Amino acid sequence: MYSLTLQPYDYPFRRPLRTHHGLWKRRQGLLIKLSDGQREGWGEIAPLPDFGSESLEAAHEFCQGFQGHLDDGDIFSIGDRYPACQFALESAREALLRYPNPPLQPNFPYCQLLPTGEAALKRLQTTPNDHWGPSPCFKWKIAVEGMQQEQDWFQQLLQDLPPHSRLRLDANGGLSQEEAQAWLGACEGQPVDYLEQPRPPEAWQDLETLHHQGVVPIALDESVANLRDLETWLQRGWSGIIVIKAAIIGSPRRLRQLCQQFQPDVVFSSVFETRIGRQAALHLAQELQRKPRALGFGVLEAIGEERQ
Ligand SMILES: O=C(O)CCC(=O)C1=CC=C[C@@H](O)[C@@H]1C(=O)O
Ligand SMILES: [Mg+2]
Repeated sequence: MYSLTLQPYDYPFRRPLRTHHGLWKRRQGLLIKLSDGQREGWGEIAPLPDFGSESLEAAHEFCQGFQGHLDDGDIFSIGDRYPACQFALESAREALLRYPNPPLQPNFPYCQLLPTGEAALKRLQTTPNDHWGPSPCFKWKIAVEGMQQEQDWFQQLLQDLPPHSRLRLDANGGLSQEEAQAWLGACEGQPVDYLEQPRPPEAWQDLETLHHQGVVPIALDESVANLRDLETWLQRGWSGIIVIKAAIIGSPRRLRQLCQQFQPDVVFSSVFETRIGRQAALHLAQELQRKPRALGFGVLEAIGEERQ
């Protein structure tokens, strides 16, 4: 039996995130602590309803239902309606079992999330190349401004990238099929690792068509933001990349089972959680991300140093 402590948080981003989903200014979440009297383990509930997770309010009410005490049976029977709670409580239990749980260093470098739009150009132009390390990876959001404008900025971005850089483009499902085809054309022969979620989840045949063109790999993100949808895509034989937002996908135990069964090409990605949630995600990335792709946790500029 564990005691359960809940600690809500709510803080503004140092740099609000503008994506096709809109403008995201604050991260609100819930830190949770399990204790068995000798050991303790922390976890984090960092919901992302835009990606289909439960709301923070629903998660908080669910956790209050335990009335401060729960056991392993409670943790492993949390329903799929609460994926962020499944992640947080299983992670806290694993952290308790690893007590004193020293900080884990990431096994791969971080991919740096650039500001959206033209601000990315200014960020690169005003930063010395060596600031980013020897072979940097950058992520840039698209499908926010008009496509022609973004493709003009894209051409300039390619010029401004430091040598040996790699780039990821993320449309958050905001492109038409024609626009996605045009973006593939613009990426051909360029140092682009993948085009992330060019079409919305319901346009799954378009996503398969785009990937099978073989111009640039397609990465699924919103399409696989819960374990049920992840399993559907894996059973379909998806050969592209899978972005894993560990903090909202659901039970780490079941995620491990799926990854061990299908061996997908995964890239772990942040949901702008705090250090506690990030540590739990990095433990899973160390176990399950086989390819040495940069980790999608280069969001610390946007979050702000005090939260790292
Ligand atoms: O994946 C990364 O490299 C950084 C995290 C990131 O891009 C995102 C985090 C949370 C919400 C999204 O707007 C966005 C994404 O779509 O991947
Ligand atoms: Mg994404």
